[in-house]
Amino acid sequence: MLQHSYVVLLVLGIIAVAIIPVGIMTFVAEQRAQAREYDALVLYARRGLSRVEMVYTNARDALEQMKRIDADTCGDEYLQDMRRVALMHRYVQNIVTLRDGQYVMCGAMLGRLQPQARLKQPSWQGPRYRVWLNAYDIEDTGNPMLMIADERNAVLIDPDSLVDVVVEDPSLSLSLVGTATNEVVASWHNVKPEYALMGYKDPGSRQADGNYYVMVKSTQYPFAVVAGEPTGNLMRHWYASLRIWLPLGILLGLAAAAAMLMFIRSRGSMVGQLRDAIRRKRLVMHYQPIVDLASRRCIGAEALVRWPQQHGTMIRPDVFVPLAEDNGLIQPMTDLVLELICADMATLLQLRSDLYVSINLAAIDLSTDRFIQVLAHKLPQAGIESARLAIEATERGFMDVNSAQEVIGKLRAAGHKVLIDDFGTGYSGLSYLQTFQVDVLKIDKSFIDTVGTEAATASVAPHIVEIGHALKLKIIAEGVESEDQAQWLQAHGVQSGQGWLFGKPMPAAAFLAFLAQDRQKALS
Ligand SMILES: Nc1nc2c(ncn2[C@@H]2O[C@@H]3COP(=O)(O)O[C@H]4[C@@H](O)[C@H](n5cnc6c(=O)[nH]c(N)nc65)O[C@@H]4COP(=O)(O)O[C@H]3[C@H]2O)c(=O)[nH]1
Repeated sequence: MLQHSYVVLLVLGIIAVAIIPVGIMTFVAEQRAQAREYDALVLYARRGLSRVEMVYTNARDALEQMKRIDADTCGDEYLQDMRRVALMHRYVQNIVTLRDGQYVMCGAMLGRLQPQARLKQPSWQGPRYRVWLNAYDIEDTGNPMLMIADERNAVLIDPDSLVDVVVEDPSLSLSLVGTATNEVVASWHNVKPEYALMGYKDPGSRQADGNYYVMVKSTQYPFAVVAGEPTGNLMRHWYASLRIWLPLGILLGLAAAAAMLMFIRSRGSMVGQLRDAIRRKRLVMHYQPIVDLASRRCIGAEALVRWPQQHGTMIRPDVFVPLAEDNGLIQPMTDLVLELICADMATLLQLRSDLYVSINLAAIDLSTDRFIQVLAHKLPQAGIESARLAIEATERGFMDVNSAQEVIGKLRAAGHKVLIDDFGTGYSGLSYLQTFQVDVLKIDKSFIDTVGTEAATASVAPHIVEIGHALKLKIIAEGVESEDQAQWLQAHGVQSGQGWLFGKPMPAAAFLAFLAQDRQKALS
């Protein structure tokens, strides 16, 4: 059942890994299509705006020229000049001259007016110009005109000329909005004014009329241009973009799924290989000397397991011990490690009968009596006293405090010394030290590294040393690499050290040679 749900989970995981890149690429395609569409539409709106600005400038220029006419107002010569100015300005439909800024006296097309028409209120009034967005009442053409006036003259413009921009795509629309009044002045391609206004107020949005709108404002004049296009265009571009991005997403998805499958298989096969290595006893032990700091003599060694590979390299325990723990292989591994240590110790103890070797136990080894029984069987068989084999347990091994406490008690009662490994790095706090009866604290390398430095954790090592002294425990410093560290530790009452300064982990034969040399030094 468990196997079945594991396979289902695995398949779901692989499908998820394959689908994620496809989803991402679909999203990227949409974003790119939208960005392209937005840029194109903004460009179109800018073209529209520059057209508006050009027409508006043309109208203002006509007003300036009107000021320079030197003839009797609304006289024949004046009217002639007025028509000439109107003709010279391409976008100007008509020009009228005003009395008191509000009565139309005469016009280029109308001649002199009697009675004089009165202008309504302007749509917008600036410091120099007034603007009427829908000036029906001046010219009798029937078309609403845009009128711009100074204090003396007014010019009329066909609003359609403002947005009359040539585009290749007839589905695009343009609208001109007066920003002073928020009114649509002119539209090209039958945009309903309310939608153009929504596009003006909420640019970048899709409106209910199925169009997508962008807006650009003039920096010189009170106008903005709103450009729109049907959202269908966007979908078309999205599909086009998908044709590029989707295959890429599918390829990436397949690659990710294949990579995940390979990873799972390699992990699976690594577990299989480890199981095989344990069954065939293909692990080896290395020994790292533990020395007395005062005399610098070797008093013991930590046994560290290695997994030799075909090409001569060794896999380190940090890689395969967790794998063994996760896959139910740790107990057979511990048994094999004990067997290998016993075999090596037969020779080691011949040279130094007072030596001890420490073995690392996993959390599960501390949870039951099982390993105690293995020890009780193996050690007498190998002729090794229990005092020669110390037990290393990490704080992580105390998950089940009660059983760990019981097992540690029994190990000590059987004559083994118990060492707390990696002290200070666990999370069980210090309280367990009062309940657990142990013999030695091993200070983790990370604290020794900071000894005598400015690091924030530099003050931890002295505290751990103090704790060890207060609890009357022996202390071993791990990872001692420099003479300065060794001096500092000795000065602070730490009895023993382990680290590259004294010796790296080495095979049994090399450790034997190391012990011989150590004895030689003591004798000389
Ligand atoms: N850079 C540096 N490193 C130093 C120095 N002195 C010692 N070391 C390294 O520090 C680790 C000390 O072992 P540990 O804390 O018990 O940590 C051990 C232990 O927790 C675990 N382990 C090793 N052998 C066994 C085993 O037989 N059974 C179990 N359950 N765990 C084991 O694997 C861990 C890693 O072991 P290793 O890779 O052999 O790494 C070893 C050793 O090679 C030094 O001066 N400088």
